[in-house]
Amino acid sequence: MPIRLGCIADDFTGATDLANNLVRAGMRVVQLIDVPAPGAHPPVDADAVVIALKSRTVPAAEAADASLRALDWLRSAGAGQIYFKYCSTFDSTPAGNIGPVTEALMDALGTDFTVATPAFPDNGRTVFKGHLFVGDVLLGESGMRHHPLTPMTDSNLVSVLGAQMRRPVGLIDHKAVAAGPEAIAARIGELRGEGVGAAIVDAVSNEDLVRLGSAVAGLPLVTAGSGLAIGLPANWGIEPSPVAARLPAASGHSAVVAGSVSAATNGQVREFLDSGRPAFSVDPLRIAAGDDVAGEALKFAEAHLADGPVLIYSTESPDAVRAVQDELGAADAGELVEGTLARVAQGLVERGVRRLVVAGGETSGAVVQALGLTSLRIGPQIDPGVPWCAAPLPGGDTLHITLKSGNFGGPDFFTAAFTLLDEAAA
Ligand SMILES: Nc1ncnc2c1ncn2[C@@H]1O[C@H](COP(=O)(O)OP(=O)(O)O)[C@@H](O)[C@H]1O
Ligand SMILES: O=C(O)[C@@H](O)C(=O)COP(=O)(O)O
Repeated sequence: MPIRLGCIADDFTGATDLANNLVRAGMRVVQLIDVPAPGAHPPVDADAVVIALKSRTVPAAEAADASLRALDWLRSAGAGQIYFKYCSTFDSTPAGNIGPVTEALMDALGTDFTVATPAFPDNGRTVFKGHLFVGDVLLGESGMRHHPLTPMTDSNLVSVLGAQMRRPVGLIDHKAVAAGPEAIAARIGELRGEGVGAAIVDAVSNEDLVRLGSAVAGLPLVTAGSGLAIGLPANWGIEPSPVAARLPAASGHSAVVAGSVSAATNGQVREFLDSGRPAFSVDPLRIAAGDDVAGEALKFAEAHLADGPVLIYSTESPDAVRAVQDELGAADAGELVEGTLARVAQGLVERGVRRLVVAGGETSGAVVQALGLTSLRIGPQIDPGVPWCAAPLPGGDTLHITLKSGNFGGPDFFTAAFTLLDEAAA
């Protein structure tokens, strides 16, 4: 049977976040890493396929190109609607990539209108009058203003997206959303008439997203964080299932690799260190100086793997990150750290790690690519937006892996994740 929904995610943590919400809303979902070869068979028994790209921070033309290849494949697999998934904090720069990718997809699909909303109320992301709130504060006042690659300082998404698109950007405000699918459809008609190409949509609750989901059933393209996923499966008569997806039992050593410097990950690292568990800090300046930091981290891990989860982290405070960036440049520092953590993850798996937590979207992309993973099965949710996944390793074993968005998860995530996996297998 052809797939119904085809999804393109701009990073790997975001892809599992989206897949998780679709699974919880009842869809059978397969997540593929990167675009399959043209003509590769679509997975059987999947209602949706999520293609995970690492396109959030690459040059805009590259991101558009990769997204168009994903689109071609998803359409050939039968997808009747396309979902472009970006971050719930709208991570982007004036050069893109949310706007340019949206426009490339619109052009290819021949559509004149789409919606855009990063709202994900279960994780405290709400949009009101076009302004994005992260918890109780506006985006531009949240920790995202310090993000190393995509600092977000403007909370007005109409202006943020407007700066990235040629087409005019409008707003479907909360009055229309609260009034229901017909009012949203009427507002879409109005905006289309005014020549607006994309509209930021207010949403402050899951009910708003469900109403929006129903109103956009006929759009060839929707763009959003993972939140809108809860409102789409019903358009195909698919009902939410309370049963979390099942995974095969996990075995092997446990480890955490953290390359996120976001506020939530800083808290999780602190909690792990405070608990006295084994942890190794990766210093970007030592990598740049040519030290074998990955080798040292693996030696440390080897000595501690038998004692439970080992943490290898580059997570630092915003001030420390800024100091490193001043010396190395933000992009080079990011690449150096990602490359080192990816080598560490490879080494950990070679040493018997089969339960792996990865923190950070870019970091997850680098790790998943280095491990040669090609597809993920979605399992139980650890915290909103973060499921355990199972992936076949190139050698044939199964790796249980979770890709944690930098800003997701409770303070004890690095230990709670392993407890949940043990419980799920019991
Ligand atoms: N100590 C550090 N100094 C500078 N850059 C760092 C440091 N630690 C990690 N980075 C880089 O910061 C970026 C974090 O992005 P990402 O992994 O997507 O995390 P998040 O999910 O929090 O956005 C990565 O490119 C990573 O390599
Ligand atoms: O929508 C979200 O917030 C996440 O799914 C996401 O995209 C996370 O990106 P990172 O913070 O870079 O992990």
